[in-house]
Amino acid sequence: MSKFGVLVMGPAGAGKTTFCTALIQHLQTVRRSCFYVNLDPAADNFGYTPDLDIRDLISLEDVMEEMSLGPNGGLIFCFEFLLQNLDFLSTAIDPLSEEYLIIFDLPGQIELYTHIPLLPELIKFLSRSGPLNISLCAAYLLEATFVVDKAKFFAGTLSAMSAMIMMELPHVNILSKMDLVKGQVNNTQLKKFVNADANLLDEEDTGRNEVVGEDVLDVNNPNDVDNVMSGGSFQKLNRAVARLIDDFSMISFLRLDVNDEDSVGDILSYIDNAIQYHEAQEPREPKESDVDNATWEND
Ligand SMILES: Nc1nc2c(ncn2[C@@H]2O[C@H](COP(=O)(O)OP(=O)(O)OP(=O)(O)O)[C@@H](O)[C@H]2O)c(=O)[nH]1
Repeated sequence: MSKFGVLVMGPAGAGKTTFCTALIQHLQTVRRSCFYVNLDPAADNFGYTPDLDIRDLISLEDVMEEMSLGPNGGLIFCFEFLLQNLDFLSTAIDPLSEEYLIIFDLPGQIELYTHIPLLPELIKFLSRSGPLNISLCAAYLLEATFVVDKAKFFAGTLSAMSAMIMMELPHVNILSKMDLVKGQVNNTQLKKFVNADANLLDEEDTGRNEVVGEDVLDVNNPNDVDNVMSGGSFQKLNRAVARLIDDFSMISFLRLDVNDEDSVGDILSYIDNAIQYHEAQEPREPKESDVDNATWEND
């Protein structure tokens, strides 16, 4: 029997915990069971008390004090400790039935998603190929205010892509805090961001992101590299990055407004699809009245 879960991830302050709260609220409204796991050893503000909390295993504050580590080193130590004590997770998660959606609220340190192999190791343990056999997807949040600055947006998109490659999980990318850009960006403009259109960088509305011509950065051409390094042609670098995103054609974003129940419901249906939640639920036993009606209709 498989279990179902979503890893909520993204940069610091992207709105992960707020999204978890909205998701739990929505699941309660539609009468679905969920199990909320906090994996951020530094977190202290929750809309719902976590059912399982890494801080009951290890706290970042204690680690920083006892090991004389900074917040990032401390976080890595906490994750290494979790990986040495995985029964902390399995004891709580093993008994859950397949009706539950297990929500993992992750820390915001971007290094965890981009180049430290700790999360992939945790995923191996949690996922279908591991002992906990959870059908998992990642929900990667990026703040919608990034769309106001294209360079920031593409940098964020690259971090989402890097996480996708590193995690090797079905991914649902989400533009969070949509309420903050309402009125600033119109729907047509927004659509280009939602599908991460590389041509955005062709639009000459800011000096910073301006792209001239069809030149493509050739990293094997010393003149091109010199040009970029000397600051003469950031345009070429921008375009190379944008093309890379386009070539993968796997980044698109869903829009999240936590105050709008439909928006949260839409995102839940994408998550359900990614983890194939509904396919695994027991078909409802037909009631006697259903059978009676069917016979009557056939007559
Ligand atoms: N306006 C607005 N603010 C939001 C929204 N979501 C989160 N915030 C605010 O953004 C800040 C960070 O939100 P969190 O949910 O704590 O973000 P997080 O990604 O869990 O943060 P870390 O765990 O510290 O990385 C808080 O002040 C929230 O109130 C949103 O949809 N709209």
